[in-house]
Amino acid sequence: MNSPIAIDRNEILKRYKTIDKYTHKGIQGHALIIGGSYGKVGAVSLSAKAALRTGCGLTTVFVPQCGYEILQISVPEVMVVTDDHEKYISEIALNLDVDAIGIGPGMGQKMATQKALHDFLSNNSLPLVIDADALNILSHNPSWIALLPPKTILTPHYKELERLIGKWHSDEDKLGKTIVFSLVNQVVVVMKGAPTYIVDGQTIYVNTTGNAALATAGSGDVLTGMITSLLAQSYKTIDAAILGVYLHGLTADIALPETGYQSFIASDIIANIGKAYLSLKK
Ligand SMILES: NC(=O)C1=CN([C@@H]2O[C@H](COP(=O)(O)OP(=O)(O)OC[C@H]3O[C@@H](n4cnc5c(N)ncnc54)[C@H](OP(=O)(O)O)[C@@H]3O)[C@@H](O)[C@H]2O)[C@@H](O)CC1
Ligand SMILES: Nc1ncnc2c1ncn2[C@@H]1O[C@H](COP(=O)(O)OP(=O)(O)O)[C@@H](O)[C@H]1O
Ligand SMILES: [Mg+2]
Repeated sequence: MNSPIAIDRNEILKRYKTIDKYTHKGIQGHALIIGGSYGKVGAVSLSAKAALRTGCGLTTVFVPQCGYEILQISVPEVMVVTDDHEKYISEIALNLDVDAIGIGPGMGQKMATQKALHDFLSNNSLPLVIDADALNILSHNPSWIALLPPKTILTPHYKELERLIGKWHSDEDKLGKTIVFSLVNQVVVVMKGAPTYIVDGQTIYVNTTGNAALATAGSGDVLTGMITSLLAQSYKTIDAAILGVYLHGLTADIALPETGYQSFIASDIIANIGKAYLSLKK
């Protein structure tokens, strides 16, 4: 097993792209976030706000009808498309020109939602980030993993990872099983935790930013929006995963002196993305 490559400032500066003076929102990329269900629309709101703050030009969300007003009011910059169903996603029908899609936050695992995910994956070839309930649905239906486009990014926390790859008996075993999973399925796995590892086949990266303030509801939903935004901005898959994870952690390092560990919430990640980007220029 290769030893992990540290994701530090040097690795980031090799990958980070500055913004062209003459760019416009059409060039900056269009991210789509699919998710939400009754009581968990906030996950999509966080993801979508994070996508915008990470720099894509346009963001659309696809949510059940109960998410319509919530999203229009909580994130007016976002465009909203709704499912036919009131409380959960039942059919992902969209005709949109987007550059990358993040799917899963707050989505739930109703049978109709599972079928909707299957049909969506059967027809999709755009770059994808799979998180939360979309991961759990894949764990229930492992044959559907073959429907993912090569280089799809999966962002499981350890419980979600265990559902995907089964139990491990040591940290080395966990990494070994994840490498095999990444190779067999041609996917990039962001193993969220403290620290977060990114597994791209035999190549393993370990993040150097972040702290325990991130142990708060919605911080993974924010990460999904950030990585989807970077993919929409035409970052290569592995660069989007690396830069997203690094910036996400950096927000917590920047905010910590003001918030302390306890009062930091997922919205503070979003509020500090700007400072995280600016710190790359110093
Ligand atoms: N505002 C909203 O709308 C929000 C909506 N959300 C949405 O809710 C849905 C369910 O997502 P979820 O992750 O809470 O549930 P689930 O996968 O069962 O994991 C729970 C169990 O897994 C473990 N565990 C968790 N994290 C771990 C870690 N880092 N490292 C290790 N273990 C970890 C832990 O298990 P334990 O350690 O207690 O055995 C815990 O009990 C999903 O759609 C999500 O997007 C949330 O994002 C919150 C904000
Ligand atoms: N103690 C910690 N140190 C560093 N990062 C952490 C810690 N706890 C959680 N995180 C990060 O916070 C995020 C949590 O994601 P997740 O569990 O999916 O949250 P949610 O589903 O509530 O949005 C991951 O990026 C994880 O790496
Ligand atoms: Mg999560």
